Amino acid sequence: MLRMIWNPQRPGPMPFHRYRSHEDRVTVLAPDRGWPSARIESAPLWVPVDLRDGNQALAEPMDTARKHRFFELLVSMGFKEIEVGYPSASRADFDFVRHLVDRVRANAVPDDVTPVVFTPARTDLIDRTFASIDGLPRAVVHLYIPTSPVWRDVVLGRDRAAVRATVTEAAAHMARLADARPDAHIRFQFAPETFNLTEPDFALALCDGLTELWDASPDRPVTHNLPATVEIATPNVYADQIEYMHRNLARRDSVILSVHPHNDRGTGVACAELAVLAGAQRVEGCLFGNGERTGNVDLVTLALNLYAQGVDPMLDLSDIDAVRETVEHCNRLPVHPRHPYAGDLVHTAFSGTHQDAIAKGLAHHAKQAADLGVEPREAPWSVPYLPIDPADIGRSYEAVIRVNSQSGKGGTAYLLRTHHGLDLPAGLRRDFSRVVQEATDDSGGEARPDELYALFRTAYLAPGRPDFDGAVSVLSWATDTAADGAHRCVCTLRAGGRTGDFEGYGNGPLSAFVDALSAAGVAVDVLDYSEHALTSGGASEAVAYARCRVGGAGTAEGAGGLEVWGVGVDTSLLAASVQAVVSAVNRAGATG
Ligand SMILES: CC(=O)SCCNC(=O)CCNC(=O)[C@H](O)C(C)(C)COP(=O)(O)OP(=O)(O)OC[C@H]1O[C@@H](n2cnc3c(N)ncnc32)[C@H](O)[C@@H]1OP(=O)(O)O
Ligand SMILES: CC(C)C(=O)C(=O)O
Ligand SMILES: [Mg+2]
Repeated sequence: MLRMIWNPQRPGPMPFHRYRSHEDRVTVLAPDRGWPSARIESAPLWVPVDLRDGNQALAEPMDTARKHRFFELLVSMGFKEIEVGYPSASRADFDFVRHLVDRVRANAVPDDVTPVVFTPARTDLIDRTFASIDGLPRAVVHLYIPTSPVWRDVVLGRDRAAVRATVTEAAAHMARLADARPDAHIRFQFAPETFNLTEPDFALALCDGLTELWDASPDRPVTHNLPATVEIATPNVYADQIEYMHRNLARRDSVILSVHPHNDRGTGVACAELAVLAGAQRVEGCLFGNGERTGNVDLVTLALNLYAQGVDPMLDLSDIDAVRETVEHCNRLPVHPRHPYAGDLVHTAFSGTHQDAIAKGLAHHAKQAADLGVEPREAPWSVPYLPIDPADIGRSYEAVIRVNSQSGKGGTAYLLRTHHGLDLPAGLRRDFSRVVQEATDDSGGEARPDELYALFRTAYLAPGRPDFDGAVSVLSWATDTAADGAHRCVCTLRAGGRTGDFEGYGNGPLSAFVDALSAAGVAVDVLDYSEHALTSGGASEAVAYARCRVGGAGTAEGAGGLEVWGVGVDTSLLAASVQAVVSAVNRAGATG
């Protein structure tokens, strides 16, 4: 490790000496590892264990109604192997498996979906497990026993030979019970619980022993499920452990190598991904990462991580909020707002430069789609800060940008455009951004699109209205064209406390109005002007934006005035432009 001479940190007060590194706890055999240069090109078999491992982590386990709803969701998403319970643990779990048997008999479960049931290595509990699946035409029975030194010594009180004997006896019992049901297609699965803390030779010997005992074949493969029951090391260590098994398991073509990562170090997803690189073919986990302690690995994140790499996850996550709603209902646990892909806030940017990049990215995406002649939903995705298109998982763009005091002009302009059809010119974006900044600094909170529009209306639209109590009010006006093509404007104005009729001429109606203002003693120079139809709100309205120099206009240097933006909205474009100029005048507070 590099000596960090720049690091000013000092020894901390916590008793870290009580803990041991993983190197001191488990041997890892990894000569010539291949996983670092492997690629994931297809989805592994995903096996949700929400109804077993997820369920055993709930204060209130799911009842049959909740399990039923969860199971239906998993089937609809495309899962083909689903762990449905620990039938010997409780009546609720046993009853749900019986409920499932009835559903299968009623042809309400697709033929290609296989339930998995979980059992410890105890013959009485194995009997109960088999009783639960009586009548199922296909099932996987999943046997587990802890295998690592601490669990052997402290929990089971058995040495390696005794653990092996217990497993062998349990597995043989399972084989006998399965043989007694020739009509059912029953496969076997084995999990050396705490595999990641187990000596590699012992884990391998146990798995190979069961492959042999169950006489696994390519037609009837055995699943060896290698859990990181409690995470203890960086994900590369788990990858090494999995690759060792992948390379050394006997009858490899008759073994489905499965992994079951938990998330104690917060690296469950990384462990699963590296394990797949290392040879795992099957991944067990839970939706949104429910499960004991910090949870099982999150299958939704894993699947969408693949999706974001252009690999079909072979699951339907196109309505992620519906999936989340069901899972939250069944687990009675909320999904965090920052949860990858699915949280409420994960597609939202509050910060200015991110908003700017996203707004530009979305515009670029729309243009690219148009150039390619495809729907935006079909065009390649490369919008900054958004790893996937929120629309792909059923999200709208509504929440992509939200404004607070850390936002900038890009985000504000984006919201005014998408929600109110106002496409502000660049200079006005900067100008309005200052208004918004002041308001959000004062409130300390968020400004929603309607609140932004209210700020905009107060700042720019109201000062141009006839009823505005400002420096200038336009009581009436009309324009016409003279024979020589010049435009004339006749208006009644109240300016500087006096009301009078004024006339002005120009090469267009707006310049004629500006001339009439000048006749009333209000000096205005229109420096920038643009207009567009409003694309939302009043369908036939138009908006006019005017950057004006108010006061001091018309001097040789054009100096001395104030540069101010004004905006007008009206069904008549000319009326909108008149309002924009009056707005600028009133915002400047000038009367000559
Ligand atoms: C990592 C995992 O997720 S493993 C799954 C954990 N899930 C659960 O435990 C939920 C369901 N469990 C239960 O309902 C109960 O624990 C039961 C029904 C399985 C057993 O209940 P009990 O007989 O009351 O045993 P209890 O739970 O107190 O203790 C577990 C006993 O099983 C032993 N044991 C633990 N795991 C296994 C196993 N896989 N196979 C065989 N025995 C085991 C323990 O050593 C302990 O034995 P002891 O009583 O001789 O000390
Ligand atoms: C697969 C089983 C034994 C399990 O849930 C675990 O080890 O975490
Ligand atoms: Mg587990």
